[in-house]
Amino acid sequence: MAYLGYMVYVLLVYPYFCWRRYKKYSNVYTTEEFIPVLGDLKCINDDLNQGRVHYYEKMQKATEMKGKDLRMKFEGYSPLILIQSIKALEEFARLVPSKIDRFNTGRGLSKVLIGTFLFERSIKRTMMRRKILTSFLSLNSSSRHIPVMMIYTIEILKPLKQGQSYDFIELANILTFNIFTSVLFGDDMVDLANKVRPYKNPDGTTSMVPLRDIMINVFKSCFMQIFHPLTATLKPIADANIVNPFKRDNENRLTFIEGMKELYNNCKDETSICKPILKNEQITEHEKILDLNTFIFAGAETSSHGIVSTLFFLKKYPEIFAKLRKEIQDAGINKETVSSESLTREKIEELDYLSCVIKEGLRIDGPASESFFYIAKQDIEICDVPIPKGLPIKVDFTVGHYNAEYWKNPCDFIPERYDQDSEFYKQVEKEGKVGLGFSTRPFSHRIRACPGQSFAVLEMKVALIVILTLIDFEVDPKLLAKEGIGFGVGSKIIPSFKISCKCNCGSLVFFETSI
Ligand code: HEM
Repeated sequence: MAYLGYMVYVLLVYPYFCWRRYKKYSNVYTTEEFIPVLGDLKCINDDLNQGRVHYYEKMQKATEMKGKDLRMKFEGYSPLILIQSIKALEEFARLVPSKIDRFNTGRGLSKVLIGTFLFERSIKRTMMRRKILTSFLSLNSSSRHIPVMMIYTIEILKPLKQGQSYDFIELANILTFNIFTSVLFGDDMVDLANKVRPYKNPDGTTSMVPLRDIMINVFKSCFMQIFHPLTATLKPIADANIVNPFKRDNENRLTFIEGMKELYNNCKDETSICKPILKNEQITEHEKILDLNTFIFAGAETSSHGIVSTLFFLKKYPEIFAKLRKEIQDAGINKETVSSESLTREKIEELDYLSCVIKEGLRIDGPASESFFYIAKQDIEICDVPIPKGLPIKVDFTVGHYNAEYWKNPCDFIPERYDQDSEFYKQVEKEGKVGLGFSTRPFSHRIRACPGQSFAVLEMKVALIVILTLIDFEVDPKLLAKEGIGFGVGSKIIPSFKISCKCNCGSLVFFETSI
């Protein structure tokens, strides 16, 4: 009986009082009516059922959010505060990490990445673990990885057949996973990573799939656990992983960890990032392995979604596509350059319009729609709204990127908004909408912002250069015309791109590439 009372409190009473409490603040957005148990998942489900991306509701409501600094959001029955306005984000940034810090919910994704630094408070040890990994990534210097990025992009394009359609998210996932495997463990480990391993499906069957697919599926299914009824009602059973889907997800997670361990143990390449990390004595063996997993988890799928979104918007705006392709060609980049490993960092940096396109792609449909979880460590106030100790907080990226107060024509893909020589930029400058500082959010801000951003941007640039140089593709006109299309992480929309021309000249012959 007492347990039943507790459940009623957790599922209904507490969320209802949170909703009522925050509804009275004019600068906090809440749903008009209280939606029990499902909360904001209802909007997400409505969008998914209509073939739109799960964060479409936020894109649409961005204009309605004028004057709303915060949003009280319900992930199912769980209330949390979303940081929306620039003012709120400035105050949030000042409070991290002293009064607000990263938070381990113990649910969903934190179950995949148990023990990694990602969900840990920003204490000395966490920051040291983060620094060790990041410093090896930049010590080895991202530009050093350009040949690997080029070669694996060519590798995914090679088998494509003219006239056939492909799911580009799947291709981009193969691309980024192979790049990461190569950078972290060495090129000779890519085959081992692609070796098939047993994956337990929801229908009880077992499929043999590569490590990459196990990682992506584990990521998705653990994320979905947040919305499973047992997570709310019988958490100890969910936590113990003794019933499905928790049991199955945990078994698949362990298969993934085992697969990754095989890569660490077999890594021989002294120039890889894994080698110096494994030799480092400041962190434990266990921490090293978990943290390397974190990088592959956090970096591979995000970058692939970014590549696909940008390609989609380029197809939606043919004149921008043509302008970008011309910039690449005018810089002397052609099929010989991209296949002969002579694409240098300096050459890539010359491509100003490409930088603008990437920035705009990350604004209009960034891979991450919200930050990870943070928590109020004590009672605080943001924009004069009290937030009690223990209430989870996230930063919203989509609403910020579609806010018409910060961006001119936010629903349109306009790379010129970052090009200081363009007429559009001059116009937005006059209106104070140049998208600086906290209005640009794809990689988040402050000490827990994404440490892989320069790597990610470089990887996206190389992939786009190679793809635009070597192939032409078509996207279903209905998909291009439909509202609410996006490919951020978690999107269920399949980007089916049809190859209309290879090598951009009709030739089906690709160059020999060596790794
Ligand atoms: C376009 C691609 C990417 C996007 C949009 C992106 C975005 C983000 C965002 C929004 C966060 C969360 C920050 C927060 O919660 O405040 C994050 C964290 C993180 N990202 Fe990225 N990321 C990308 C690529 C990468 C890459 C390539 C790497 C690795 C090389 C990486 C490694 C990480 C790590 C390790 C964290 C956790 C940092 C921490 O907890 O201190 N990301 N990323």
